[in-house]
Amino acid sequence: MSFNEAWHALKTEVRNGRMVRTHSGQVQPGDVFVALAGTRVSGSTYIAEAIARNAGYVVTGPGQGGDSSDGALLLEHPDPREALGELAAAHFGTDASCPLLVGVTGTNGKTTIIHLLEHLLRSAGMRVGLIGTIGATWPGGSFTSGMTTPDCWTLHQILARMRDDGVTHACMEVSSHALQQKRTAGLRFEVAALTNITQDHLDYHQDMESYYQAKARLFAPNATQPEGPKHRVINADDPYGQRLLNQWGGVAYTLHDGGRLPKRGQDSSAAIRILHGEMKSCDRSGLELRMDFEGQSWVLDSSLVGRHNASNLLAAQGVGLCLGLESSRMTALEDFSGVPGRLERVTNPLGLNIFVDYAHTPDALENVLNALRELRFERLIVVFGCGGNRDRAKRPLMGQAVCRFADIAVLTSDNPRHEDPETILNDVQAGLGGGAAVIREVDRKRAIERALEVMRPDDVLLVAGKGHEATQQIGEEYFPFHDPTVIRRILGEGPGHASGRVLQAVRPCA
Ligand SMILES: CC(=O)N[C@H]1[C@@H](OP(=O)(O)OP(=O)(O)OC[C@H]2O[C@@H](n3ccc(=O)[nH]c3=O)[C@H](O)[C@@H]2O)O[C@H](CO)[C@@H](O)[C@@H]1O[C@H](C)C(=O)N[C@@H](C)C(=O)N[C@H](CCC(=O)O)C(=O)O
Ligand SMILES: Nc1ncnc2c1ncn2[C@@H]1O[C@H](COP(=O)(O)OP(=O)(O)OP(=O)(O)O)[C@@H](O)[C@H]1O
Ligand SMILES: N[C@H](CCC[C@H](N)C(=O)O)C(=O)O
Ligand SMILES: [Mg+2]
Repeated sequence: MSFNEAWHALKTEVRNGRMVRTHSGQVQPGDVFVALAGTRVSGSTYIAEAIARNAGYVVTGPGQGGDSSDGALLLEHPDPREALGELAAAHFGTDASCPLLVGVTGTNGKTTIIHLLEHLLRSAGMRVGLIGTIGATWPGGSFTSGMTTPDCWTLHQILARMRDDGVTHACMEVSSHALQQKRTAGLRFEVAALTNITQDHLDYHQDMESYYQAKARLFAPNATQPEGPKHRVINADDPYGQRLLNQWGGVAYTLHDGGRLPKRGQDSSAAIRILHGEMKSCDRSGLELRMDFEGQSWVLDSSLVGRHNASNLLAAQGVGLCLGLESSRMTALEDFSGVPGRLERVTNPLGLNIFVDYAHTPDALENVLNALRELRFERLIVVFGCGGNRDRAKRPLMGQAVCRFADIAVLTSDNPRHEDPETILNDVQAGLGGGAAVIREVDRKRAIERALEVMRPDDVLLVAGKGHEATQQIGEEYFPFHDPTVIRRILGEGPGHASGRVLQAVRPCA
């Protein structure tokens, strides 16, 4: 039998219900084991174990099968990750029928944009599903994987459940890890969108160019979609976005004068269609945005604040336009009240100005701090830290961002994971310098208490980094920790607001 015949026969079996596993330990008799090259080990190391567990088939990369295929039919596929995508699509029928897919990638703003899209598309009568950092949800179901973009098999499984529940449009975050690992193999995107690319995840991607190349995969033709995504919506205010526009064209959204953008990409004949947004105003009640697109103009009043959210609103509208929405539909976004943990206001009986936000990159911190600065409170107090076992290089840059904009920086733990918390704080502190006073307190609850103790009525407090998260990971343990709940509890149970209390242990940056 030729490879093509064997592959076709295997796909038919998987379409008829045969199970596929990527972890040898989960293999049941008769299952297909797909051996993937990982970051720590190569799945091909476990072929013998899968066979010992009576796998029916093994799919691996070229030259990786060895002679260990006794009892199992071994197929050497040119790309096992693409193979997994094809098998998942066959098993769940997502190759034949799947909700229309919108994929959003970028360093910051993905979660915000898919929630904006859910609101916008639902108001236009579509049944919308979401897959992202806060989980997968759709009318009739939900799924928690703990990942922003679940693994390939799970992704197809979720989309099949959405389809069976009548979902017409699925909006998903596509992380750079997912693109590098081809978790979206076997899926076809109606729209691909880019928010921005700034420093994060260099522990995994090594450098910014590799990080960009991973994100760029969402916009390029691939084995499943040789023509590439049908529409591309790209932030033209981002230098990496401009590279993508030059290559592929698409809807270029911008908060600057769109007139400077070319009408066609330099490297291709693809047209660039400009969606221009102008921030008319932004204050504590929200922002006013005026849009221009191909001769039409419209205005939006949103309760969101900050230039970054103006950009997110533009991205969502760009996707909406690609999906055929009239510009008159966009005012539906005026009712959108925000995403949990993204500049979420923590209401409290004392009337203090407190926000929780998910900023965990230098650029996100700059954007959110700038947004709060523009709201003209008296002093800006920031509680923040950095996650452990993630990009170390971003830590001093996050310290720098906070020192540039904040009056008081309360440096604390985020999710230390398996690192020594004090070492992480040292890495961040190396970047602190400039105007802000610094409090260092490794215990996050205690750090929030310290911030509340020094806060005065006209100040604003930002608790950054964990947003919607409900736990704090220290070592192997996950402790319940939800910033808004912790803040409310402190204000409800503790000494509460110590207005005007003298700053203790606060020292200026060196
Ligand atoms: C760095 C990374 O993304 N790792 C993901 C990857 O694991 P890996 O490459 O390390 O796998 P590995 O341990 O080397 O194993 C390779 C292969 O051998 C198999 N194996 C392994 C051991 C064994 O006994 N038998 C066996 O068959 C494994 O099942 C695997 O298929 O594939 C695993 C299975 O899908 C994921 O669970 C895992 O995510 C880890 C847990 C993770 O923390 N990922 C984070 C960084 C992540 O992906 N985050 C992004 C969001 C980032 C953002 O904010 O933008 C996300 O999309 O969630
Ligand atoms: N367009 C944007 N540009 C820069 N920063 C942004 C933007 N939108 C949101 N942010 C900041 O980034 C934080 C995370 O936002 P959001 O959760 O929407 O991003 P994300 O891309 O989904 O992040 P993650 O990679 O963790 O899933 C926000 O809390 C805010 O501080
Ligand atoms: N999706 C992000 C989440 C970071 C959240 C932050 N609280 C941290 O733990 O670093 C990541 O995997 O980098
Ligand atoms: Mg997200």
